Amino acid sequence: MTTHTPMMQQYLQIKSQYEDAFLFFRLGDFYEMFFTDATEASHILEITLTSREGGASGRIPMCGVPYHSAQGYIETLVGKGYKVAICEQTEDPRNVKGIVKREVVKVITPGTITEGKNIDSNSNHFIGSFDRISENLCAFAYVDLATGEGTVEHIQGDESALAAAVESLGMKEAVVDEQMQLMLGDISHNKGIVLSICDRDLYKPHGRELFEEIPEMAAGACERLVAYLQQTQKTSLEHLQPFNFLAREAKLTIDANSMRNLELVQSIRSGGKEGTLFWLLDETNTAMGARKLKTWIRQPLADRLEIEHRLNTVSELIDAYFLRDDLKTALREVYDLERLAGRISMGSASARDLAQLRNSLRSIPDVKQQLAESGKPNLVEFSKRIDPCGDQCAILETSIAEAPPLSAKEGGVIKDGYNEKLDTYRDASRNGKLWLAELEQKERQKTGIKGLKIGYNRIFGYFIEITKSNLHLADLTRYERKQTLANAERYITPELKEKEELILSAESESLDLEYTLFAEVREQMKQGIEHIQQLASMLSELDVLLAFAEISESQNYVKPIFTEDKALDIRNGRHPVVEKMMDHSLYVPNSCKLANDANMLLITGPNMSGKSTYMRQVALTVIMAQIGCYVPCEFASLPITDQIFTRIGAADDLASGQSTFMMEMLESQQAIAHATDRSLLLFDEIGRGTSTYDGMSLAQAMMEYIHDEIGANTLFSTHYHELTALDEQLDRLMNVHVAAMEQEGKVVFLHKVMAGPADKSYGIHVAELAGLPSELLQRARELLEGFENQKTSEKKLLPSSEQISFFDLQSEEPVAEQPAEEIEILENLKAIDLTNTTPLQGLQLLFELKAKLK
Ligand SMILES: Nc1ncnc2c1ncn2[C@@H]1O[C@H](COP(=O)(O)OP(=O)(O)OP(=O)(O)O)[C@@H](O)[C@H]1O
Repeated sequence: MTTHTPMMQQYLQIKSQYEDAFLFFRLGDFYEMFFTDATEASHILEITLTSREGGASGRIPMCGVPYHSAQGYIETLVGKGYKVAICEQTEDPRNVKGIVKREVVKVITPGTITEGKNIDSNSNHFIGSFDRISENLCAFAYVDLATGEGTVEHIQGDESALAAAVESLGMKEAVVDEQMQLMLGDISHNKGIVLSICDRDLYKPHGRELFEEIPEMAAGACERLVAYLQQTQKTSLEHLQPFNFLAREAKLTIDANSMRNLELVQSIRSGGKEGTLFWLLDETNTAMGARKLKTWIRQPLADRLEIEHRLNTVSELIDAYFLRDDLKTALREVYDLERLAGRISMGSASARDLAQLRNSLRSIPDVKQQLAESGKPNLVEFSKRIDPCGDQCAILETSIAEAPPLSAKEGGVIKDGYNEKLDTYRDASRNGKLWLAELEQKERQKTGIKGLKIGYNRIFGYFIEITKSNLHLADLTRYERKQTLANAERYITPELKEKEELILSAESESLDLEYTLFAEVREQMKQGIEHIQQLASMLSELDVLLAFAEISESQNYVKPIFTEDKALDIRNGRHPVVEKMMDHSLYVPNSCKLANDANMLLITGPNMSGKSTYMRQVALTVIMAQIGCYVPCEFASLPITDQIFTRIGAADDLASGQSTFMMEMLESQQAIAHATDRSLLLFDEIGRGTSTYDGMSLAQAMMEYIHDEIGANTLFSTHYHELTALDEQLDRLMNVHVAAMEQEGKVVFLHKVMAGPADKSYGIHVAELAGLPSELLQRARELLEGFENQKTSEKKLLPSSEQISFFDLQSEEPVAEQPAEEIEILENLKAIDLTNTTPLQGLQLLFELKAKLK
């Protein structure tokens, strides 16, 4: 058996508890890694791999990073989906004989990293966890460790529903049990989501009540998640806020696919923000506001009173132009209080953070007062709910310097007059420095050397420096030589030595005391963290409402009203994002009217005419209204929608064939399984991913099902012209089309939605617009003609009784009679007596029959 050196034994013992992480093992000024950690990390981080004597086992692979620049390396590893366990020396090596004690103080994981190059503070970074409740039901909890916000909801469905939930929040890590890890293994692999295992029983009761507001069934996921955070962070998590239970009934539910299809927060093409609803509405002034806006977009309200309350507040803000301007200016002075509360709680807030907290708090009384004096009922009420955290602000005002340095250990953090003892030390040090300046003056006079100076360095302390050319002027017997430089000598005197001790000890005492005082102030802030978080929540809400007012006014949006039934009436509506991205005046507004007895639209029209844009604009209008924003149209009367489901093919997924069709069917399944008559369904070209007949049949069957069984408000677009006849069969279905015109053989898109079905397909014209070669287009026209003829004859041949029903609807034309020559040939064949026919006669007959056919 090999024996390792004692230090390697310590390393191996610690490493055995953190098998799934790179162990950064502190050795002096470095974090070292050993064995496979070292070989892998040297590769990933592109750092040199060396080795170290490890005892009987020989040389051990090793690599390391300086502790002061470790952050960048940690971010790289974590950004690539790894975990890093930070193992520090927990004793001062100077006081220890033998091996110094070491402990892992924190594990940084993809879901718990809160700072650094991969973190955009305008977005939440959630870590999630699952707990199975029953076969098809899971509790899903998620927390943003930086801000402490926690949410839990129930998710119904198989692993793909869970994966979609994780993906829609852009999560990098989810905490599960072993069984779920197996179940979600593939998905996590494909989507780059790290699955970490943690047992919910490891949860240790937390200082703050976290689970009061949530149903018992949901607690498992929360406990598992908090347990994991406790295990990895190993620090106070005072800033974790009580979990908020997301009850389906209280919100407009938009499933993950629809969120993606509608490009609410992420663009399908670029994956970025531009071109999304979030991008359009993000006129916020703070990062907290931007995050809240995203949350609101993900979870629009479904309670009419709540929605109207928000809308009324927006109206009040629209009417108060000057107030709005002042509030925006004030908010721009407010630092990210939520993330700051997180840093205070986890003990990583710097002196500068506390100064920024104070500066932020300074502007709150003014905000509160302005709202109170606005004379607008909702704003006045809002003002009453703002607690400006005056106590915290007062403490910070007296304690923290106006512009402290980043590191609290450098001094200059605490204000004069805050602590008597600190003032005494500071006086001693300041007086000492005055004394030094006087000494310098005196020595210059005595020696007549103008260039004589008193300097300081860390090794030799204070000294008197005289250049070599001036040495002959000084009485060197008074000095003791300390250091020789190329062109100068440095000396000390007993008097200087004595003062140096006084000054340095006062300085070091003062630095120590300052740090203690700073830590005390930080602790005091921690005690009041809930108040800071509440204030942050109020300010971010105000920020979003201001953004709504701003955008509603500048883009000419209108305040929607709501109906109790399903009727929807949007007059001259616009797609707000498409409109913003193009010249406003070119956008063609379109109305949409659904009534209780006419709430399904079948939209036809050429490619590129604007069918998808029209469908999306209706959904976006509904969403905007339910988050409390004005809407892009001239008038809107809307139902309160409970869920939105979409099946909208993205340009990129058309190419991927079969799996795309499966995706299409899965999305349709989601809609059909969960939609109610208060939902909004958008089905764009269902069935496009499979053969024509398959596709058409499915499309029709779905429309019938939605019509008969669900009753949801539905917009359905199709290329299958045959489906337009369905309005005769389905009472609540209406045909509309997006108009286009042919002008000099070219298609002109009017983008105007009109009653009735479209009458022509313009696909080839669109291809022409795209610049395809003219021979190719000519060939396509010929083929189209051929197919159209073929389609007519196929129709004639299919027996109407057995046909899929859209042919029933189309089959008014009589089935054609058999041609006369065929009948004659058949008669001739019947008449032949084969037993009395020679082979030559037979051949002759065949020739004759064939000739008749021609
Ligand atoms: N109302 C409108 N006013 C002005 N331009 C519009 C309007 N609607 C759509 N467009 C423009 O037409 C383009 C095509 O629209 P859209 O993608 O909605 O067409 P489509 O009919 O769904 O096409 P396809 O059938 O090929 O999917 C849009 O990118 C937009 O630039």
